Amino acid sequence: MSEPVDDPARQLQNRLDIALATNFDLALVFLPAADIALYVAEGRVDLGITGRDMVQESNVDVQELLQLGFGKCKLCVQAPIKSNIKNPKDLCGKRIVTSFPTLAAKYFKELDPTKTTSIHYVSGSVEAACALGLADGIVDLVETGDTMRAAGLEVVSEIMTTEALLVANPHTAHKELVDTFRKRIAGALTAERHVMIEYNVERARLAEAVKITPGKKSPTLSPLDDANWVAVKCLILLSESNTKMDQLEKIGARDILIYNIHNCRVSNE
Ligand SMILES: Nc1ncnc2c1ncn2[C@@H]1O[C@H](COP(=O)(O)OP(=O)(O)OP(=O)(O)O)[C@@H](O)[C@H]1O
Ligand SMILES: O=P(O)(O)OC[C@H]1O[C@H](OP(=O)(O)OP(=O)(O)O)[C@H](O)[C@@H]1O
Repeated sequence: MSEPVDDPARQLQNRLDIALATNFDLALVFLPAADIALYVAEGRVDLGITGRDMVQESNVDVQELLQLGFGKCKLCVQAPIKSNIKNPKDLCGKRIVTSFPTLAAKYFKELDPTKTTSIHYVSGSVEAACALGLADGIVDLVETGDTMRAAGLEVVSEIMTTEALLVANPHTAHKELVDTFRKRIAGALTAERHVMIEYNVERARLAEAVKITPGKKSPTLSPLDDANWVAVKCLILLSESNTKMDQLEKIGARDILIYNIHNCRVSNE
C-alpha cells in the first residue's frame, strides 16, 4: 500500500534541506552559512553551526557554545603585490570589495574615522576584484593562501581568525535539549582529539611519569603484583601521543599502550 502523500511527517522526511533525528528531539535545517546567525538570534532555530566570521558579520546576539575545530582561516585585508599598499591605512578612503561589508566598514572606520572608505559587496570570487579594476584592495578569507597568491595578492593585515562554532539563542525555551546537544558534541570532539594511554612504571619514577601524563584531573593508578611497580592510565592529546610515549620510555615506563576512545563525557567540556 502506498503512503498517504499529504502526511506532513513523511513529507519532512523526504526533504533534502531538513533532516529529522530519529532518536533525539531535533530537526536539522540546512541554511546558507551567512544566514544562520540571524535565524539563531531571532529564535527561529535554537542552535546553529556557522563560522565566527559569519556571526560577527551578522552583528547579532548569539551565545557561543563550542569551537568545533574546522573551517579555520583568517579574514584579511589583501592588496596586489605590485601595488604600493603595504599598510592597511594606505587603503583608507580607497575602494574595497568584500563579502564582509559590515566587518570591513568597521575595520576601516576604526583605522581612520576621518576618511570614507568605499565598501562594495560581492558574493564570491572576491580575489578577482583588484585585477578587474573594481577595487584597490579586498577583505576576504585566507586559509592556505593559494587563491590569494594565484590572484597576485598579498596580506596587508589580519582582521580576525575564524573557525566553525556551535552557537545558541541566549533565550532559548529548550535549554535542557540545547545543553544535552552541546554535551554530546563536546564529548565526541574530546574523544576525537584524545587517546587513552596506559603503562607500567616503577613507583620511584611515578612523580616524573605523572608530570608527563597528568591527565585531565589526575591519572588513575592501579597496584601491580610487584609492589615496586604501578599501572597508570589517563587521557592525553592525540597530537602529543608520540612525544609522550618517547618521554615515558626514557624514564623507564614499560608496556605503554594507546587506545582510541569512541566517545566520552569528561569535566570541563
Ligand atoms: N578556504 C576556507 N578554509 C576554511 N574555512 C573557510 C574557507 N572558505 C570559507 N570558509 C568558512 O566557511 C564558512 C562558509 O563560508 P562561505 O559562505 O564562503 O562558504 P562556501 O562554501 O564558500 O559558500 P559559497 O561557495 O556559496 O560562497 C565561513 O564561516 C568561512 O569562514
Ligand atoms: O586560502 P585558500 O586556501 O585559497 O582559501 C581561501 C578561499 O576560500 C574561500 O573561497 P571559496 O572556495 O569558498 O569560494 P568563494 O570565494 O566563491 O566563496 C575564500 O573566500 C577564499 O577565496
